[in-house]
Amino acid sequence: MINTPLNQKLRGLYAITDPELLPEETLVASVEQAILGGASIIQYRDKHATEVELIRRAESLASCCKTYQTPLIINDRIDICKRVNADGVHLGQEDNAVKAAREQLGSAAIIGATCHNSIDLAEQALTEGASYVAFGRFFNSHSKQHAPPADLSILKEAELRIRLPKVAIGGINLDNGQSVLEHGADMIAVIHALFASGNVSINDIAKKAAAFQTLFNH
Ligand SMILES: Cc1ncc(COP(=O)(O)OP(=O)(O)O)c(N)n1
Ligand SMILES: Cc1ncsc1CCOP(=O)(O)O
Ligand SMILES: [Mg+2]
Repeated sequence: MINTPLNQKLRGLYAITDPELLPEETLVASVEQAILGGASIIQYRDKHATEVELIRRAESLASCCKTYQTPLIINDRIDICKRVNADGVHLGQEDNAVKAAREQLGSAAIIGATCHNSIDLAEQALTEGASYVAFGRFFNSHSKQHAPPADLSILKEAELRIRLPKVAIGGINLDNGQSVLEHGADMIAVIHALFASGNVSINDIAKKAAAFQTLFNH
């Protein structure tokens, strides 16, 4: 396993941002609430921003996350990770992406890899130097409706075969989160159920994050 000092943080609620739910005006304050509620790790994921917006938003998040000593992961972009001195990247299934990221970011970086429903992909990610493997989507997802589906049993199989922390993603909420943990997930990655606009006040994000984090105490 990659020996990063942040390894002990690779457990708990993994909060992922979404530009539609969190426009730039509310982005940092919302993420701060997620952290105050207990989120263990943050991912900046933004598929629509311009280059200038990406850098500005990632820089603001990096500063916030540094204040709370909470790791910040940048989705898809090794270059932005380096530029804002974030803690790592999350990468999809591009050829040798994890290997390239490890070479460029060094041994202390947190590098996550999407493995859908596949132990083979997880084994490959491990070989290439990933810090964690992500499986899903396990349930219907508002945020990525056509992500390939996965079965919760993959988490138990991964527990036996892959010596890396396991992230579960896709439609996870406060009702199904416990079952995901019972199947062996170390982290649950959430967008909609944490940041969607059922939040009457911004403090609601902290309350929801705390409720997710409580699932890990059982
Ligand atoms: C923690 C986590 N798991 C999975 C994903 C999905 O990554 P990817 O397959 O590259 O898809 P996009 O997020 O880029 O649409 C993730 N971002 N984070
Ligand atoms: C990025 C991603 N990859 C698989 S599902 C998903 C979206 C997760 O968001 P939500 O928690 O809203 O389902
Ligand atoms: Mg991606």
